[in-house]
Amino acid sequence: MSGVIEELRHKAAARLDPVHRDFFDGGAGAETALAENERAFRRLALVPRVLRGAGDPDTGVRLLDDRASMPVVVSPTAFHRLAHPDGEHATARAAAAAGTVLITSMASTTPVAEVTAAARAVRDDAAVWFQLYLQPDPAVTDALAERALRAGCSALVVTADSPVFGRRARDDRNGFHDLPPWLAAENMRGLPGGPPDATRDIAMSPRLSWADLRRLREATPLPLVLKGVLHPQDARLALDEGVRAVIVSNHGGRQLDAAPAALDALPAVVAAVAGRIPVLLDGGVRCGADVVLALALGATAVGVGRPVVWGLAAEGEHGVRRVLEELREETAHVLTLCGAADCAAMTPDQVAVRGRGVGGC
Ligand SMILES: Cc1cc2nc3c(=O)[nH]c(=O)nc-3n(C[C@H](O)[C@H](O)[C@H](O)COP(=O)(O)O)c2cc1C
Ligand SMILES: O=C(O)C(=O)c1ccccc1
Repeated sequence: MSGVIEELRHKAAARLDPVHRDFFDGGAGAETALAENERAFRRLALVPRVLRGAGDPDTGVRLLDDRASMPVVVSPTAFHRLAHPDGEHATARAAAAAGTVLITSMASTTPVAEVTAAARAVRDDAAVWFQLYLQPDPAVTDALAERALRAGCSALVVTADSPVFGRRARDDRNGFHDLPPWLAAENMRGLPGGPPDATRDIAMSPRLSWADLRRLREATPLPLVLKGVLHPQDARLALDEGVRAVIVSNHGGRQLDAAPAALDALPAVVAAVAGRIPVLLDGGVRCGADVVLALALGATAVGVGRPVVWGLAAEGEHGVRRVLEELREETAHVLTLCGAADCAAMTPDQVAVRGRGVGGC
């Protein structure tokens, strides 16, 4: 783990209410998938190429219609005002300052229009994508998509790995199941069929299918990104449905505890997609070498969830900036050491399994 991220993780742990710390840090079941996400990176090594004269690397990437200054985006995480009073405003400013994409959660404690406004106040072309759980009532899904569009979001990230909410032992033990009364999931206010001046619950449903995704694609002009893909066949189906990018993710180990590490699922999804759309990955990314390993295995970019929450809880906007700047600097440094001129220059033959020989091709 990057020293800066480790420092902020400790500082966050000391500052947060232990119940909230467990909500942010915890995973489903025995937390196997959570632990495996980080461990999967440790099992792999990067094999540098030498004397390539690649110069200082360009860390920028294109993501749909947006540009990011680095191949690291902010993954959607719920309830930022539980981590810090500045909440999503702070995260949005930090992501905009770093020049990267913020995927803002449907379960944010700040309305999406305020999130985009905070980002745009820092940089007028700041990219914000809106994460969405398809709701059983299509009118609710459409109202959320419309809000995101009006707020200036440039993509909808549909999270598909949550047919039910994961069972999280830490939250059960702590009795944490809801926000304190002074906070709410603000995007859920004033939606069709909901209470006029309170929030609707976020629904998760095992009855949702590709037909619901198709319906949303036809209802919104925004490009759709599918988050929570682990099976290569689902990546193919996503392509067939006109999805514009997929995010390989086990939800940070918070849903199916028996799921593979995100990194272990990446190569098969990359092969299935065959370069037709970008493949992103999140789960366990904690330093620049992790970012570059994912790039070498075919990811266009990675997302970070908990590191951003730790930065936020520890030092507000400044802490999130530190996390993102550290990841950018480390990524550039590792790319340089690997002889890569840019993010696309890393190739799978530059990845070796620790303790085994280096294959090459
Ligand atoms: C506290 C917390 C809240 C999260 N909330 C959401 C969410 O609202 N929507 C979503 O799609 N994913 C959510 N996730 C999953 C993240 O988007 C991401 O997949 C995961 O955190 C990546 O793993 P990492 O934390 O190891 O970087 C959440 C994760 C955490 C830790
Ligand atoms: O905690 C999560 O992982 C998550 O995705 C979520 C979704 C809705 C409300 C709160 C958290």
